[in-house]
Amino acid sequence: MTQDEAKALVGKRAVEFVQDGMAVGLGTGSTSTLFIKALGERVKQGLKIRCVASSDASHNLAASLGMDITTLDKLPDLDVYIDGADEVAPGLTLIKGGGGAMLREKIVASSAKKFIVVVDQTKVVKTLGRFPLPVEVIKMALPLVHSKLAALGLNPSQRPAKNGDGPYLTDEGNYILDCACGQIPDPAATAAAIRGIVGVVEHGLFLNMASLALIAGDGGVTEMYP
Ligand SMILES: O=C[C@H](O)[C@H](O)[C@H](O)COP(=O)(O)O
Repeated sequence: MTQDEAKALVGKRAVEFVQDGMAVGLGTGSTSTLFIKALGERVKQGLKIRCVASSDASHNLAASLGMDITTLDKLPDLDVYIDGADEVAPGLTLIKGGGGAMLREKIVASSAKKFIVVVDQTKVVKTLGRFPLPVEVIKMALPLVHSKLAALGLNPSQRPAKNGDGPYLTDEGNYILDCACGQIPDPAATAAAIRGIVGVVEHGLFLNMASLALIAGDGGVTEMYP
């Protein structure tokens, strides 16, 4: 099974966790896109749900599929949030933000009773840190936060725009520093250290948030719990 096939498989499986009448949080990224498309098919067949998305891209996709999509201020209590991840480690500790959406993702995930992670098996690791840890930063604080992250040994570098033209900007208009820090043996301590830097808006460590991960691979879809 290719990685794209695995993403499509797990996206379809996640739809089974959505029931009529639910308020659903839609994630961001390539796996979430496949989930949203599969969910859109169910909506066309009559599934009645209301949705909130964690990025402009996912919001626009859901709208284009004719889904009932609104904003978190209008629908603040969600039954479930379904989203991808860049890494999943034991305990369902996650790195997210490869697509730059971790701030809104963390807010939407925190608004849901249940957060289900959808990944292909290449995302599963024993220890977080193979994937660079994204940190979202207020523009004027970039040099300050860069030097503080470097002093912590986290090896930050500014994310460029996808088309290579200037810096990457999040949906909230902030910069991202990607930290190629290597293995993160104590994610809670790393999260606390990053949180302590003035000018940091959010980081991509998601700890004690997910309640289930659906993992697609050659054997089908397996479930992982914290
Ligand atoms: O900012 C983006 C998100 O955290 C994504 O959910 C994450 O990067 C995984 O994306 P993908 O499914 O494209 O690998």
